[in-house]
Amino acid sequence: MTDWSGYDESDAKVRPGRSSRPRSKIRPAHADAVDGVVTIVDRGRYTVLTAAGPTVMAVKARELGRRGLVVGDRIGLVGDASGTPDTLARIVRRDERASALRRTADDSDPAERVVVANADQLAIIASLADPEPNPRIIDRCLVAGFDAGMGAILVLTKADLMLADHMRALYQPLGVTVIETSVMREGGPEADPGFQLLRSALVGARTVFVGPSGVGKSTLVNALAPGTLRAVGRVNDVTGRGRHTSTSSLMLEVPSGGWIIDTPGIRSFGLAHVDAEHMMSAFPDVAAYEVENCPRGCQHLSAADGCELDGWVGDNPDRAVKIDSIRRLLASKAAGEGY
Ligand SMILES: Nc1nc2c(ncn2[C@@H]2O[C@H](COP(=O)(O)OP(=O)(O)OP(=O)(O)O)[C@@H](O)[C@H]2O)c(=O)[nH]1
Repeated sequence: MTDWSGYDESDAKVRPGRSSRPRSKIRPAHADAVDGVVTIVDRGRYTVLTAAGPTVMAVKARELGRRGLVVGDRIGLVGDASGTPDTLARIVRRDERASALRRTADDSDPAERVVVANADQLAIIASLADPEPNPRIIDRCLVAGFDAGMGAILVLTKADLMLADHMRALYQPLGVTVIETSVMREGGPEADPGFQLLRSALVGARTVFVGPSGVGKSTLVNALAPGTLRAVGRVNDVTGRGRHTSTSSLMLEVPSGGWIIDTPGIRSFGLAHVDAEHMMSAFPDVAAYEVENCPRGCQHLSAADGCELDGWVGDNPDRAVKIDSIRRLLASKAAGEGY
């Protein structure tokens, strides 16, 4: 399969034209293009929320070449942008991405795919029980998020069934915001302080929700943005009913502020693309020391491998926990995928 990961628009060959105009790699700018953001990708059709208001269905225009479009991409479109049913606009421009959450198909496959563009933070949804949380999967999601420069929230659901202390101890040292929710008790989500915390953590941000099946992710999304999953035809991933395939993510506005990008198809991340040194930039205090002291290409796994991070720790117990936690994340990358 062709690897397009390093592909750029400027690589595109320009077709020889028949006109007498000098050929140029610079295509005419669509000055009249309407700005928008991709909210759903579904088999070559893109749902675009335009800056002007209407939601428009669109396809990729030829000039985009092989450039991929994912949920969250800021784009420009031409044609019928009225949003009238049965009309189709064309996407002629994709803006530079401020962030890109990536995955590889598996740990041995270097061809990376962008999953979501321009998101600010990653919310990993894990249940405290039924099903039990899997720290290694959570660690791997965090590696992908930190590598993309995104902030991290860990939402521990079903807090009515199990205490969260052990999970807090694992993730708070990494600077992850840990929120416990329990939305099935009397009064529902609105009566749950954890749910209110989650709601405030979303304000002003674009947050990607990831999590395995059964943890209560749809319950949370439905409570945060009532009716929207149903409105786009996604009913329930457990039953398999609903219009959207398991791979299509979708972006939803939260009435109380912020946007959610729900990713039903992503249950693990291939991390072949992640570079340990790059991921370290998520921890600026450690990164500054690491740059000065660790050998080039250091994987930061242990002092035995030449990693100098124990020097940063000194006799500070909080730093020791932090470095242990970072090393655990990096080890989850080295250990490979699998539930
Ligand atoms: N006890 C308890 N159960 C919950 C809570 N939140 C959700 N559940 C239950 O957990 C089950 C799974 O919830 P869903 O929202 O469908 O889970 P999901 O993560 O969206 O799973 P998929 O639909 O497969 O993606 C349902 O039976 C919910 O009622 C909670 O806070 N406490």
